[in-house]
Amino acid sequence: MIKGHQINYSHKKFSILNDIDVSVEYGEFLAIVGPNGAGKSTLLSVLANETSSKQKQSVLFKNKLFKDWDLKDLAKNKAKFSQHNSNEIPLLIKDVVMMGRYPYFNSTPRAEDLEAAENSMQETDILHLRDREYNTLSGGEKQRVHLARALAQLKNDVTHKLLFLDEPLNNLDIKHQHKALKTIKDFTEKANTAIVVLHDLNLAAQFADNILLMKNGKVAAHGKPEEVFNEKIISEAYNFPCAICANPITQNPMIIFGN
Ligand SMILES: Nc1ncnc2c1ncn2[C@@H]1O[C@H](COP(=O)(O)OP(=O)(O)OP(=O)(O)O)[C@@H](O)[C@H]1O
Repeated sequence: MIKGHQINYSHKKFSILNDIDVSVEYGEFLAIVGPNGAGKSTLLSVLANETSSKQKQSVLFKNKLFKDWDLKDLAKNKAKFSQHNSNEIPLLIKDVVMMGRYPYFNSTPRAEDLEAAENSMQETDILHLRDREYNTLSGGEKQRVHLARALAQLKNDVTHKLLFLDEPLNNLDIKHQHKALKTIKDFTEKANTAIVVLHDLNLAAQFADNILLMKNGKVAAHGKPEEVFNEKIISEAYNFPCAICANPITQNPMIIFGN
């Protein structure tokens, strides 16, 4: 679905990403994890083709370079949820979510746009907030609005869609963290792909098919959760001690830090 070969990215003379190879398949949920400053958000932006034009990389999305895509068509195939969203948007929630449908209509939303926005608000549990002003929401509620906007953008008949999410769980309470990850998992189970930057390794182990662990702008490990989440790899990557056991309920790796 998406392939990047030997991705390098720098800011001025500071090298941020070094020789990264990534290949993500249809139906895959890939979690990108790693310590602060490892390059996770930068890699996501490079893969999503959202970096400065001078350093565009040869990333293939559905076997085609981004520059060869029609922009409207691309917007129906991939969406990105960013870590930094505006705190102040003078609009109602339903109008912010409707922004995700801009690639689909000219001046007035059609019935299917209203339905897509409504379904996304339902999935993110913000339907009851639809007529509130965005600026009055709490941090976690705002986060869910932007998640709904990204989900609304990809409600269409296209097969094999790609969703990028940069730390979508920030500010979310436990229930909404799980609900968001379940929604993303359901999305990938319909042959779509999600590439998600996560800090919570246990949630990554529970939901992701594969883990890409980054450190200092490089790939430190890549594989299934049970391959990447071992004590040596994780304690070295985070420079912090940890123990790993099997989650007694799911049997996924369970990482306990600080012992
Ligand atoms: N525009 C920029 N100018 C200078 N340095 C930058 C710029 N963008 C990113 N960096 C640096 O590149 C490194 C990687 O940043 P990035 O945001 O990709 O890390 P991250 O792994 O997502 O971190 P975090 O977990 O803290 O969000 C960091 O050291 C950051 O300071």
